[in-house]
Amino acid sequence: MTRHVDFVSPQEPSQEEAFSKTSDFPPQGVLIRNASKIYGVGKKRCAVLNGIDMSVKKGTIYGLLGASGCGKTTLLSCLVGRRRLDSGEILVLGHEPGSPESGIPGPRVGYMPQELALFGHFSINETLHYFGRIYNLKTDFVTSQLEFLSKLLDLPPSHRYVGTLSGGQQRRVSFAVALFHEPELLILDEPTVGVDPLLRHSIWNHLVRQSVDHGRTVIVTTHYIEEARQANTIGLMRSGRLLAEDSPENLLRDYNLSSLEDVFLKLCMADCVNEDKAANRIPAQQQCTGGIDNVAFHPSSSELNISEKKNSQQMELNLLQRKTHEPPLSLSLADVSQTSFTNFNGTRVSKRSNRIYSKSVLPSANRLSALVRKNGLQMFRNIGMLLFIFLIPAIQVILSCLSLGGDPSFLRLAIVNDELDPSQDRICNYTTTCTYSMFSCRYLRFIDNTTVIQVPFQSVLEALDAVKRGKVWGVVHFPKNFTDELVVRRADGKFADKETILASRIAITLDSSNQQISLSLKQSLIEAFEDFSKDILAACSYEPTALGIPVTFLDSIYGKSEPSFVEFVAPGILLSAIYFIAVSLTTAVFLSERKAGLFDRSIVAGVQMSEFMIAHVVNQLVVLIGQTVFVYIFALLVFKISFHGSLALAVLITLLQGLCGMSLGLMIASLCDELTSAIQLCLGSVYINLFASGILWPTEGMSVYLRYICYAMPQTYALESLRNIFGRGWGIERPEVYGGILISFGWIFSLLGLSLVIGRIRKYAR
Ligand SMILES: Nc1ncnc2c1ncn2[C@@H]1O[C@H](COP(=O)(O)OP(=O)(O)OP(=O)(O)O)[C@@H](O)[C@H]1O
Repeated sequence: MTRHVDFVSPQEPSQEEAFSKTSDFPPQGVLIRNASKIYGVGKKRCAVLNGIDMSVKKGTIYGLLGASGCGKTTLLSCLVGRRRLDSGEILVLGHEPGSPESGIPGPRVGYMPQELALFGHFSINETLHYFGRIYNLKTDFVTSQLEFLSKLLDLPPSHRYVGTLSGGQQRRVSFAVALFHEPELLILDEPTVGVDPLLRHSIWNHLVRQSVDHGRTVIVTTHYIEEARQANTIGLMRSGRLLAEDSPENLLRDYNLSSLEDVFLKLCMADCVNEDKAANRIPAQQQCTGGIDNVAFHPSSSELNISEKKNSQQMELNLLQRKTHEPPLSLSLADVSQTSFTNFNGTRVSKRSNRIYSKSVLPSANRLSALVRKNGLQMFRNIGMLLFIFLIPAIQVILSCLSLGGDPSFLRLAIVNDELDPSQDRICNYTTTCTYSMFSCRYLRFIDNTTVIQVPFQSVLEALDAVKRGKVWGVVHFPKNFTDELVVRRADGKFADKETILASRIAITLDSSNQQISLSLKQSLIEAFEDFSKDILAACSYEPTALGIPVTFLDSIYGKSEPSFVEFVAPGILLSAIYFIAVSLTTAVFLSERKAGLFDRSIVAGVQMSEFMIAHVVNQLVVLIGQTVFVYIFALLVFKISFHGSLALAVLITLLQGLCGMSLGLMIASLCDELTSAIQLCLGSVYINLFASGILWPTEGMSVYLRYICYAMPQTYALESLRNIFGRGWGIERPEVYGGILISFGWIFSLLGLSLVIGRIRKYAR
């Protein structure tokens, strides 16, 4: 069945067109010369590839065999342009991977990574259509390929979600993703793991057909050594080196053995001996490849028995014969691409390629739409989660409006009133007329009984003890002749003596361990005395305010005459809630996709980092708009937070801060490899922001030095702008408002730029 790749858009070069650009070159698949790769820095540096030479002819299958940890995956990731060699050269389909002419990453290559690298929330159908859009393939073509591969690979029904499939089924879907766009080069990292022998057989048959009938080049790693007999060439790898590279038949003949496993074992044993000898001469370079270096594969030279020695002699003879009669399997790099590597000339020149290719800067519409649809699908698939994400900032605003700024109530206060007569059962009587008696009881009547619960005590000592035991918040004590002494004090005016002053005072002792409670009690007790004074003065026909302090607060220019804390804190909570959700959501999405290998797979398929970012911004904007709508509905309509300015301006600042949080999330995701370190960075940034941006307390109340840090935070100016819009109704013409908008833009572009730079540096440092 001949299948043709069908492309949709005339703007993008078709696969055939793209491929035809390389038709001037001689047929070649992959060429690697003297490839070396080192992981880690300083003392942790270890070599994973040690001067590998490898040749893969176009239209052939190359089986890369080697024990776990010998560097196969590292080599493949260099081939697809996801990692960079430290020295040496690679040509894939005639070009360096990553170069604009190579088409790699892109549709020329089908890559099946070792990890699953599929979206668990996607059905098989959606998965293939996602990659189909990235490759700009027609829907019909993707559908027909899906039908064909479903039969070939015995895939479950295409509506099944990938996350619900068995491990083997998931591997087969992953294999289908690598195959379905019929790429020129297939790079498959252990495609047959977890697949039953029958299916393994049909997979290999398919690979053979792909190479023979369609001239496709296949590089496949496998742990099942014997299945690699169907490959045209086998590369046996150990400790970052290629021990042998030949056709399976030649290997079996040259080593005079009946199975490839035996050949591999033999080569490893010989290599161990050579290594031991070499180690005695030169100190070995630190090696991070593991694999066959275990005891089972590490024989002493005595274990190489006589028959093996005979075999070795025979093997050397065979090799010698072949070398003299057969043409060399490998092409030299000069043969392959003289335009690309004129400096090579067939000699073993090892140099690190420092070229960083600039790809097309313009994002592609089909890839962007694929990414936006993918993000949307992920978002809407889990409606519960979507609602939670939309509502979580609103929930934070609701909780803060309900929990912050309220006056403390029902505070127990001990009342010790020595004015009461024990012979009359200490009954607190008072009059409302102009009578100077029992002022203590008359005063107590004015204490707000929502704030204070009065608890009578017989003695000061008992009451103080209750304070110490935490039973009451304080003690209010009236001396024995409180009313008389107060009358004398008022009459004496400035001539009142100290004893009179002491005997006429209401002595209050508070538990001031809680600032807000003791402030409320003080305010309540002072207000009660003002009301009590006015009451007596009015009863005696005097001007009620005559005895008040001569300080009067007139109407406020902005805000209420009695501002509440929640009005101050609401804009900050609103901004920070949206900002923090954007930080954590972005970090989580990007890191989890990267950890699952989805990111790499999409990049190898041709998606650019900037396209990931743009698509995420689009989806994040949808989320932000939803969150902002809910947040403002609750803040303004339900909790009636005072708002005097332009709603459009406030919404703009809120959205910008959401994008700012998203940009920080991107930066954290590009900095961290592990979710735990990303979470720590997110939380750290959340707390620093919360305390140093003036969200919870005015910046004017901070220490002078902290203020410098405060104004270097991404939220501080935006928050000032929002407060000015909320409380003062200022508009865009004021620098205090537009300053916050401009600074938010500055932060967004700086953080996005930094993320791109960090991502690029880390990619090339990998
Ligand atoms: N990013 C990294 N940093 C440091 N060491 C790494 C990194 N990636 C891989 N390694 C190490 O490099 C060595 C080769 O790893 P690689 O994944 O290439 O092996 P492999 O042959 O593909 O193994 P397997 O068959 O088990 O997949 C291993 O020892 C591994 O621990």
